[in-house]
Amino acid sequence: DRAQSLAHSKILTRGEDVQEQYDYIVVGGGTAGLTVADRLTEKGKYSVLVIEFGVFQNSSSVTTVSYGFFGLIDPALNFNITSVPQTGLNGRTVDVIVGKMLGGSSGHNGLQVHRGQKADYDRWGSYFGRRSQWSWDGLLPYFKKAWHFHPPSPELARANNIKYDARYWGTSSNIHASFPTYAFPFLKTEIAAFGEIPGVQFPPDSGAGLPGAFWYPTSADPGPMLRSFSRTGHWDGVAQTRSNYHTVTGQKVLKVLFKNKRATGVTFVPANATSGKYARSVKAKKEVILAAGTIHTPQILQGSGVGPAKLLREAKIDVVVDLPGVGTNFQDHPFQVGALFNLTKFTAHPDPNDLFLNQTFLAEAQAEYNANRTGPLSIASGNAASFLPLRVISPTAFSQIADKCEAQDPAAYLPPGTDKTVVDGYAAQIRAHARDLRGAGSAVYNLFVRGTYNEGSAIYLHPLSRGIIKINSADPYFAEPIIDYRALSNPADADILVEFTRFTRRFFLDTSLSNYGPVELWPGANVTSPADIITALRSFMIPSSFHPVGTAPMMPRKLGGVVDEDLLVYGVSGLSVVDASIMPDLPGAYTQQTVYAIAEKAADLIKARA
Ligand SMILES: Cc1cc2nc3c(=O)[nH]c(=O)nc-3n(C[C@H](O)[C@H](O)[C@H](O)COP(=O)(O)OP(=O)(O)OC[C@H]3O[C@@H](n4cnc5c(N)ncnc54)[C@H](O)[C@@H]3O)c2cc1C
Repeated sequence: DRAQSLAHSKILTRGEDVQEQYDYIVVGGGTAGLTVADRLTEKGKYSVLVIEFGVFQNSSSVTTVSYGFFGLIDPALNFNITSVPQTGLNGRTVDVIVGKMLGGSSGHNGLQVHRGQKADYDRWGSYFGRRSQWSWDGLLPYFKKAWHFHPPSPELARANNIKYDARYWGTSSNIHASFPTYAFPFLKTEIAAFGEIPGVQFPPDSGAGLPGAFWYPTSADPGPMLRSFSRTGHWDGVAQTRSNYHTVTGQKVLKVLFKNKRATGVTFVPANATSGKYARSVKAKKEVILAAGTIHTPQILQGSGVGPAKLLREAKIDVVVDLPGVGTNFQDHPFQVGALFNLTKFTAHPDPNDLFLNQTFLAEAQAEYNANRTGPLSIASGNAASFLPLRVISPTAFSQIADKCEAQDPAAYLPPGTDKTVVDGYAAQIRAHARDLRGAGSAVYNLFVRGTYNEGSAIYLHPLSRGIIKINSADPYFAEPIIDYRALSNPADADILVEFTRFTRRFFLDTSLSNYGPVELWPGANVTSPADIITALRSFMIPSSFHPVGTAPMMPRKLGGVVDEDLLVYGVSGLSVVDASIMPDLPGAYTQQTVYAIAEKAADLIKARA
């Protein structure tokens, strides 16, 4: 197609075609990387090179909106990484899934578009003090800039009580947030059931920064009904027409080069290289911007001599700056927590399972989709969920749990020998989270519902356990980094997840959903004591919903931070990080919307200091 041939004509696939020098080098052409590169090149003033490990991909596993998850199962789009065995999960390992293509994880995520709560972004600023620009108010203009909002059709909104308020959104971005044209009938019943629980609110919009039960959009361009992601919104038709914008794909950055602690450029090799034999270097006049994502940004920093000195020495890497926080503070949203239910008296067909089980329904849906790009196949992985505070899911235990967190010795839950600055940062986070666990403005529990009879796998939005990512000291550049989620290493997580299970049971058994014959599939109605629930969790929970953050945290340096509020790496100059790794802690939402907003804000910060 046209987009593809245009793209192919302008892309550099050979390292030797790269110029000697650019104003900016963006490492990683993913969600954040392509957003920043677009903004830096749009006025024609600066030259930018994006270096991307993956290649241009436009297969149906990327573009398809229906079902939302084709990319997950396409090995061409994924790095092949497995975590270390998880002590807290009976030694199980976990697949670490992040996107590998021009567009990064935005090219194969589940297309759900949520914004975190005000409390999340204000918490980020609180680590720096009252006047930080990292706050809900400071980020709201960038959420608006990042997204082009298309409201649901009036019929869909009316039939399903979908609340939205376009004032929380913009319409100038080429990244689209839109609604499917169809909703399965049972969804309305499920969302209404949340309203039967005391304290559950229905905020005016999914972007209002408030917890509750609500509908939210999909990252799809509603015209052609195709995935809208950083490549389609910030690169297709943009990079091709700007002579100041170069992209090289299929190349892996090994390290940042420094002269007197100033970043001067990077070294890169073909993505399939197993040695530095064909390494090339390229210079950055103004800045090297790391946007390789939460898994690989810390690997590149450590491989460049920016990281914990002890680890670097083990790997025989010269220390440029001893920055203990690099690779620490690793977080993701655990899922398969709560409880799974089967509604044995469900009759509200059609439901999503009918797309697999009812050939007539599938054929009709397919015909409608082919003709108009509408109907059930315009639904991706979901558009309705609850995001609930601990005090709502556990009115009896939330306060005690918060007390227990406040009384913790955080050092006890980090690896032995963790640097004092990192421990102090963790302590600050635990205090901030304890405050939010008590409050009504921050969601910990997420249950996304699909309008069907097998539901209930909740997602935990603010885990307190912290993982770690380290270069493989035997092969720091060519082996994948060593990834440890350290799942359930902070016992408060298990306490909170016990409440998740109890609440999920109340949701199915004590609301009008009880009319549909709910039977618990997991962990099972007989599993009731906290100890038994935790045992079940260890065998079932997955510590990732593919939302890794935090490994180059924006925190004060004395709190284990890696970047400051301008996203500049401490202890060196000319080096910044712009991707999910800078989030000090997780938002109470999936992460893509926040990553785009961070990238939009970062572009302004970078231009301001140019
Ligand atoms: C399967 C899946 C489902 C998800 N579902 C949702 C969802 O429904 N809703 C939501 O909000 N969020 C979702 N997310 C999360 C969201 O997509 C990510 O948080 C976000 O895209 C991360 O953006 P990023 O810029 O930090 O990293 P990425 O977009 O991953 O970009 C990093 C880029 O750097 C490249 N790179 C890595 N190492 C190197 C190197 N050494 N040299 C050069 N390039 C390199 C990578 O190939 C990649 O393109 C999902 C993610 C995944 C993976």
